[in-house]
Amino acid sequence: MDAEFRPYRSLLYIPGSKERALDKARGLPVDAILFDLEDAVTPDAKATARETLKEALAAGGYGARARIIRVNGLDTPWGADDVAALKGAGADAFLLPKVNRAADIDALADLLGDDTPIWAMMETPQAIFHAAEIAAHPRVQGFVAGTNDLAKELGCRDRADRLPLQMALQTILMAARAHGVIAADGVYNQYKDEDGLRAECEQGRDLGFDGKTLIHPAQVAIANACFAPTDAEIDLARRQIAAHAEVETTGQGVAVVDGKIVENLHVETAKKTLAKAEAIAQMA
Ligand SMILES: CC(C)(COP(=O)(O)OP(=O)(O)OC[C@H]1O[C@@H](n2cnc3c(N)ncnc32)[C@H](O)[C@@H]1OP(=O)(O)O)[C@@H](O)C(=O)NCCC(=O)NCCSC(=O)C[C@H](O)C(=O)O
Ligand SMILES: [Mg+2]
Repeated sequence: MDAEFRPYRSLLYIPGSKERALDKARGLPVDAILFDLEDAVTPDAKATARETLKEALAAGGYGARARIIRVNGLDTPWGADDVAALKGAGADAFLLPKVNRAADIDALADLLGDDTPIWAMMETPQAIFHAAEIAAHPRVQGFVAGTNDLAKELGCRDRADRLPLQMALQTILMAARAHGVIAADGVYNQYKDEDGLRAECEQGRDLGFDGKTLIHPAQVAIANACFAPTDAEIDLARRQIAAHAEVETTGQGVAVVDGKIVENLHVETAKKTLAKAEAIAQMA
């Protein structure tokens, strides 16, 4: 599926070392899988995780889900070996953790030696200050907010409203939108707390994120629902497009729907809503 139209409502991390989870993902309704070789894999399991993941990708069965491999940082003992082992294994993209500058993207691109898209974990203070230059890198396709690492770096408290993280989250979004990059929100750690997850998904959706990164299958349905256009939004989009088209025939540029003005820019948003709904329907 073309990355421009692909939905990214739910992006599920799967430890590269867990065969059972790698298999289970073949039947989960996720938009993307983040095959993890970094934090979810212990140092002594790194080498076998590479092989386990390579075999899972070779076996296939992941359908339309985007397959994204998170390698270890290139300044760790494992990063370069991860790339050497997994390049050419059929991933749709590689995700680099602890990115600080655009030069870090160059380093991964050099090791890959092909044109596979690169995603950046935005999880260090340096990354937030250099968000625009990272997003502008021609190889960067997506950003993932690393809210655990950001909280660790900031020394902030874990608050339900994520107030201490708002500047970072919005900077990630601004940079992503300035350069046409996909933006995925961070994980919600209390994976058995559905209400908390729903509230955080709603906040991420309100801010403008494309979707949420997840750590457990039980989180998928909530993220998929929150980041999809609702029936009411689809209905409104259709009515806005129709109403604007009608006034245009009379030489006017402004329609009114449900008491609110509809101009060209609203029509663009409405068309994006319908395109997103269509892309989601194609994933089913
Ligand atoms: C959190 C977990 C350790 C819980 O594992 P477990 O106790 O095994 O869960 P369940 O028994 O409820 O599992 C039920 C079935 O679901 C499968 N499963 C579990 N998790 C996943 C998954 N992520 N993907 C696919 N399938 C999964 C189990 O195998 C069970 O299957 P079955 O037996 O067939 O019924 C565990 O969920 C887990 O390890 N999650 C991933 C954690 C992870 O990836 N962490 C790293 C990413 S988050 C991060 O790094 C943050 C970021 O960098 C930042 O800075 O913020
Ligand atoms: Mg992290």
